[in-house]
Amino acid sequence: MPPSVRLPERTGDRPVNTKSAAKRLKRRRNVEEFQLLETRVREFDGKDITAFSELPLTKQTAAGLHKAHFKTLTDIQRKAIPLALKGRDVLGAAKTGSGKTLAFLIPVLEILYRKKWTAMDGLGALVISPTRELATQIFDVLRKIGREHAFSAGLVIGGKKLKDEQEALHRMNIVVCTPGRMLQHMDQTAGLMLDNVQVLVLDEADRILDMGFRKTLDAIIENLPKERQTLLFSATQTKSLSDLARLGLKDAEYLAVHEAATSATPAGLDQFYMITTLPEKLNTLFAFLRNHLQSKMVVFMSSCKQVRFVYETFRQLHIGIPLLHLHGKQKQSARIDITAKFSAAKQSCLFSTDVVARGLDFPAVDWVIQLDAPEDADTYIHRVGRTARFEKAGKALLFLCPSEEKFADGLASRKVPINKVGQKNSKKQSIQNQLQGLLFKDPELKYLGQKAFVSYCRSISVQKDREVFKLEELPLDEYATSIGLLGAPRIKGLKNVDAAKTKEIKNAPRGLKALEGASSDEEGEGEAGSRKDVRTKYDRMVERKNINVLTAHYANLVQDDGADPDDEGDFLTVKRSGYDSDIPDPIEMPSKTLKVPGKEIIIDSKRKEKMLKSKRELAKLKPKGTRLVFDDDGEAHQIYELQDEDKFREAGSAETQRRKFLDEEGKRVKEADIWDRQLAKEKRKERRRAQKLRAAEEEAVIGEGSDGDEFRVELVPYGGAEGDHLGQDEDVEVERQPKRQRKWFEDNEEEGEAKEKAKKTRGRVIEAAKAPENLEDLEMLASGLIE
Ligand SMILES: Nc1ncnc2c1ncn2[C@@H]1O[C@H](COP(=O)(O)OP(=O)(O)OP(=O)(O)O)[C@@H](O)[C@H]1O
Repeated sequence: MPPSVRLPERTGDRPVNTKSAAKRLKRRRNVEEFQLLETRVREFDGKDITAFSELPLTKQTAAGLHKAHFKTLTDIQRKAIPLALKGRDVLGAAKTGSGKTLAFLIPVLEILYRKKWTAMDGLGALVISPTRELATQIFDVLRKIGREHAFSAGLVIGGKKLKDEQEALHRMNIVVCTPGRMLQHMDQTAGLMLDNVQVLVLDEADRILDMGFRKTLDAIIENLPKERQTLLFSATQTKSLSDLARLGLKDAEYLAVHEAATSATPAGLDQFYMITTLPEKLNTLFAFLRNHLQSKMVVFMSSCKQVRFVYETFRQLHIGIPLLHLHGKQKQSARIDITAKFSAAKQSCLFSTDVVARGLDFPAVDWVIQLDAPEDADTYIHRVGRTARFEKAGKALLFLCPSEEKFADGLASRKVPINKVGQKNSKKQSIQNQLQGLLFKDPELKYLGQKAFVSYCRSISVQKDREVFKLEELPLDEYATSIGLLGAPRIKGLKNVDAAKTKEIKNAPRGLKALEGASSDEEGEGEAGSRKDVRTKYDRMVERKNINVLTAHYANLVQDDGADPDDEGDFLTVKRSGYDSDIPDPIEMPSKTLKVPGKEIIIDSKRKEKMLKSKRELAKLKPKGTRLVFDDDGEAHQIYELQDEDKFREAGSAETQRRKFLDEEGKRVKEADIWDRQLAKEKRKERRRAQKLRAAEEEAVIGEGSDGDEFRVELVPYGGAEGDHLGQDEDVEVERQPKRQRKWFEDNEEEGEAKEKAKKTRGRVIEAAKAPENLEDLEMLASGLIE
């Protein structure tokens, strides 16, 4: 008799035990790791360290830094990171290009990790940057050093559909954003919770705290929890107590690592200024570019219009160096594209507004040229900081009009070492005739020139420093001639220019700007409101866009009064003036009229005539019916009816009634808002509770088998302009394609064997799993029968 062998009752027992034991061990190790990290941070004195490896960091951050080739700490990193790791609020000030980004990103990752942040805890860190480009750059650095972590992170900067961002926002642990877009989400994204934010970072803090972003930032801060850590960084740090109080900073550590340095700018930076009359500026710039064809440079100007004008004209003058231009009015995809192109270029010239003045880390920029003087020394320091970054060398040249020379004195008092230089006579050349030729040939360009002229004058008139910027001392007629115009466009509305208000409007979220524009029109404020409404024959004539090329341009001049929707304000406008007499008057076309009930339509083009032959088009022109509402007595009323005058007067003055109405509506909206937020909060909390419960249940099912990785989620890469750059949580189920129903003639793998048997027996009876539905099915049935 063979020896009996006793088999285990449950064959799967052994592997399950081993697995759960391994998981238990891993979990225990994780707990120990956390405790060890906490102890290391607590005991760390931060003295005399030089390498990242000496910091008490998680192995994930250490690995991320290693892979990104960051080994040695910079001064600001050495001072700020240890303090931030210990939970202190930090105000970090260090020169441009000295590595401030890592000084706040490393603590962000570490703080959340040590707090065992999970996907279910929601938004844990908010990093605010003043521009989209800078936010994108910060996000890229975060991706690099955070690649071993598993937080979900996202970029919230606008330029793509709000809805896409809204969906992803709920899953993000770290958000890098611009203030305007964040505020928009706070208003429009239901259930967005900021009450759990642990760390708030303001990069370029002084800029975000200044007048331009004041209201937006205050609104964001109002929604953040009081108990949080705040990190502020800038090359020109604010020390204003009121600013710090606004942020609720308590006992913050002020770190100014280069305060004792002899210069406020990087050591490798050579700085020069040149006195150039306003009409000579473009000539000098042109000559400079011609002499530096092998360089990479950024040229700063004070407005989008100037950037566009100089770019468009210089492009046609074929300088011999690739030209690029960047300003805030471009589409987001174009901005990303240009930033990437300039970063990759070896030789290139980027014309730009201050949108790239702060924080941007373009590699190997040789020159920073400031064609228009910056508003103050701080902006100067940030602009020149685009070169000579991280211990590299660079040069900067500032153009000053004779009346602006005092600006250089101001720089000296801010510890900016700058030397005066002149232009060699042999290098001088004039491009005035070429510009005139270009503008003569191209009315669009001429129009752009006029707008650029106006924007420049406006930018000077809104400067705070009246000692330096004096519009009245500038030779505006000569300047206009020098840029190719036949005379200076007449400008009106220079009085009552409020620089702070302009800045505020300029930085307001786009949606808000549109609203403000609309309201000022409605209320008839400013020049736009007082424009005459009576349309003359000539007005109608120039509105006809298809007469000739010039008409659109001509219409722009008259209709817009220079108030381009892109303009930040409408207090300076181009008016038609005598110098425009070179524009030929549009020729009037013989026109017919068509009468439809209640209207007379002028048919002034063939297109219109053809169009009006269509019944559908005609129907559109006919008056629509009036909508009425009926009261309880069955009386018909217009939707909006004027109140009886006596009753209206009884209720008080128009202004009092307006205020009362606004107050009441304001209250109602606020109440509704609070209620909405509360509801959304409740829902979100409920969802989180349910998620946590589910997670706990799952854990219970696998017993001790948790692998200790419960706070791992994905750090999501940024996919570029249109790509989905926002968080995609691993927990979110991928929508699966519904399984296609098997056709009656298709083999089922499981049934394969049975089928094989049936084939063998071939009883000549074919059973259809399902009746044939279409021709294809019938054909297959037929071919099966033939077989
Ligand atoms: N520890 C480091 N080791 C090597 N390179 C570093 C280190 N820290 C930062 N850098 C590099 O230095 C450059 C400048 O860093 P960063 O953009 O953070 O400067 P910044 O101080 O924020 O400048 P800005 O004031 O203009 O915003 C970047 O290219 C960055 O990769």
